[in-house]
Amino acid sequence: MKACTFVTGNPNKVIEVNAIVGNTIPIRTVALDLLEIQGSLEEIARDKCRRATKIDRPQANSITMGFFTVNGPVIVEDSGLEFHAMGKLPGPDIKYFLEALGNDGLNTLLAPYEDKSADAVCTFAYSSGPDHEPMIFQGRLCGKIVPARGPPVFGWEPIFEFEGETLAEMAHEKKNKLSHRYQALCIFREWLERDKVEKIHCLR
Ligand SMILES: O=c1[nH]c(=O)c2ncn([C@@H]3O[C@H](COP(=O)(O)OP(=O)(O)OP(=O)(O)O)[C@@H](O)[C@H]3O)c2[nH]1
Ligand SMILES: [Mg+2]
Repeated sequence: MKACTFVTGNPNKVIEVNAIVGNTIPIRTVALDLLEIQGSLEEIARDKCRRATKIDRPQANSITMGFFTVNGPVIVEDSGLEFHAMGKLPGPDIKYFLEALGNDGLNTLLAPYEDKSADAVCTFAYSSGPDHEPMIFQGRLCGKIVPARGPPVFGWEPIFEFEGETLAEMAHEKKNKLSHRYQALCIFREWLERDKVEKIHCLR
């Protein structure tokens, strides 16, 4: 059975996707940090997905220093963090805000505002091949931004609190049953299963 190829440069996403889907969706991963356009999460994910389906010949991969090809079904993902007080910014640009400011700086950004609520948004785009327009599957977790607590392993997890715990403090098993990524993957899995004959065909 031919697996769906998940193209991402982020090993933490790979760990979570594998933990969430287990063996319910056959997925192989290719470690590649695809260039991203400016736009909404959906536009970025769709564009990455279109380009990922066209990786159809061996390519040098700067992350693994290996070679790979992508044939057939592909998924990519774009994640954002939306601060309600700031009109949903930084949104898809959270990666660059995090790199520039760190988790403390993100807290400082929100310091003038009383409203610390934020949405973690995960947007998967799936295409069954180069001639197929990507489909979007999105999950959203509403929490609030707090001073960092917990191990700083994955991005902004130490400052995103959900029901009293930051995602960094939360057990992985718990996060993977409620997160924005979990919700998006549930919708993707439901969609795949809705018309198994047609869609599983894409995964062979
Ligand atoms: O604490 C976190 N918990 C999460 O669940 C999570 N998901 C994504 N991120 C971070 O938010 C930015 C998204 O940017 P992003 O979607 O472009 O990802 P990326 O560039 O790292 O990988 P990819 O685009 O190659 O897939 C990057 O800084 C990611 O590290 C997370 N941080
Ligand atoms: Mg990226």
